[in-house]
Amino acid sequence: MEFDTISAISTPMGEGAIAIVRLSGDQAIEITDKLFVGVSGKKLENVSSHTIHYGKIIDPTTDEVVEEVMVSVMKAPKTFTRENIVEINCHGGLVSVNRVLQLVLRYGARLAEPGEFTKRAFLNGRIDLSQAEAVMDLIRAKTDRAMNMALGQMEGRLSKLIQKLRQEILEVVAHVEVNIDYPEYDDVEEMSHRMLKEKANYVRDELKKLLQTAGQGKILREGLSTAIIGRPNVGKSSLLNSLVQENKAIVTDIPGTTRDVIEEYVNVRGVPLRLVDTAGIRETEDIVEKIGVERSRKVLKEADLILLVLNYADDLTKEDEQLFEAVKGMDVIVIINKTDLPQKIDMDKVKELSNEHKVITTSLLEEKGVDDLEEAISSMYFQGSIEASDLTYISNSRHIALIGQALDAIEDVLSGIEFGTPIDIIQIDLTRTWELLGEIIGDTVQESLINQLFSQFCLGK
Ligand SMILES: Nc1nc2c(c(=O)[nH]1)N(C=O)[C@@H](CNc1ccc(C(=O)N[C@@H](CCC(=O)O)C(=O)O)cc1)CN2
Ligand SMILES: Nc1nc2c(ncn2[C@@H]2O[C@H](COP(=O)(O)OP(=O)(O)OP(=O)(O)O)[C@@H](O)[C@H]2O)c(=O)[nH]1
Ligand SMILES: [Mg+2]
Repeated sequence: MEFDTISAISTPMGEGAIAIVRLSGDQAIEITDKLFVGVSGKKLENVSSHTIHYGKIIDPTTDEVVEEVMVSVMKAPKTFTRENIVEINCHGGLVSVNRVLQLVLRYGARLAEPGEFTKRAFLNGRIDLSQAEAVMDLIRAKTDRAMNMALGQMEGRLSKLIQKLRQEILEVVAHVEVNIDYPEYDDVEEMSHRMLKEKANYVRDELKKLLQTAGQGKILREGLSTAIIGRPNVGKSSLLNSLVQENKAIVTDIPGTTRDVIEEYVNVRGVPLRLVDTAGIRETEDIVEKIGVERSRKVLKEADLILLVLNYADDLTKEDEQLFEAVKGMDVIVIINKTDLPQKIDMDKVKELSNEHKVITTSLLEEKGVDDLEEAISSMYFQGSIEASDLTYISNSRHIALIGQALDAIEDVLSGIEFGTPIDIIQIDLTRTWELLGEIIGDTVQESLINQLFSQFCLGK
């Protein structure tokens, strides 16, 4: 495909010692040659691909030296975008990089949109849509596990599986076509029915396996929304601080210290938690605290995991029991804190209220029990490691939704076979399965969706 030449700053704005202006497109080398004077005197047009060159960027209208640079030249088609790519490595700092970018734009390049380099890699067929999405996940990954999952997807693990399933479906579709066109051959019909059932079962099982990884995959990609709740003064903010290993939340002995919701990302043994410390939940007349308590209730409703904190040195109260009631049916870990103080809490009663929930005792003051809590969290969501697993993971909501729909469609195929539905009707569901899977890798996908997906990228990627 032919596109215009795009350019953008591909490094963080105003940070770092080196900053890169990247160009991609037919004219990338020509444009740079108008501005770059290398020490060797060679035009970039004549250098070998994948080489780097030292020299100066000079403004042709004033002959003024704009920057001292290193320029990498990568010639199509073996490049990130499959187009000519030039990367001008400038000194860091906003002004210098921007001057180089402005020159490049003035001499024929167009400012790239967010994600447009990666979009070109997709449009030029170097990667498919799910691989492009993985590039974005890689940038955003907050843990090693999430990173490994994105790398696997970027290398095309998911793509290959999807392609294989689509190929299987296509073969059956071909057989069914023959069957529709030549209904008089009984043996063809018999074979296509048997094959149809076999292949549809296989596709269904593979899709089910994929969906089973979605829970973990989504947590790795987006983080597990975790709410710390409990009565005032039980040690919720202390718990957040000890998991984050920093004093992020204010801790005092005054009940009602936390008034607002505090959010922090932590990596607990490879599980990314979006940890939310809330205002202690109690009936209160204080206006500010009241708003905080309302927000706590809302956070509670939206959480994936609840850490319910109780006070070891205090009797269970009606409020504690109400909290147990409020989190019924959710993923909950009960934490009994302040075990360094004399016991007042009724453990039997706690066990009864907790029933299926895990109960852990801590003394955050003495830094005891946090390991047990971390262990409980990681074993609750992960058995084994992603690195060691031969499963292909899905994590992206778009993929999860499409695989769910494809699974429904293939189930329709199977029940069609069961009920003796005419084969040309079954064919429709079969084709639908094929199309839905195609959307994952971007084979059968609308342009508006592609634009929307790539616009979520950062500039210069
Ligand atoms: N300076 C710089 N660093 C970077 C990137 C970049 O674009 N520039 N990348 C950007 O994200 C990542 C590297 N990703 C890349 C992926 C493919 C190709 C590439 O040229 N692929 C060719 C094969 C090249 C060869 O055989 O030498 C191809 O697939 O045809 C380059 C970079 C990370 N680091
Ligand atoms: N003895 C003892 N004190 C603790 C322990 N954990 C926390 N505390 C103390 O309990 C008090 C309240 O702790 P916070 O973490 O602020 O409690 P909170 O649940 O966030 O309280 P609110 O924000 O008011 O709802 C502080 O003085 C802490 O130092 C513990 O394990 N043992
Ligand atoms: Mg607090």
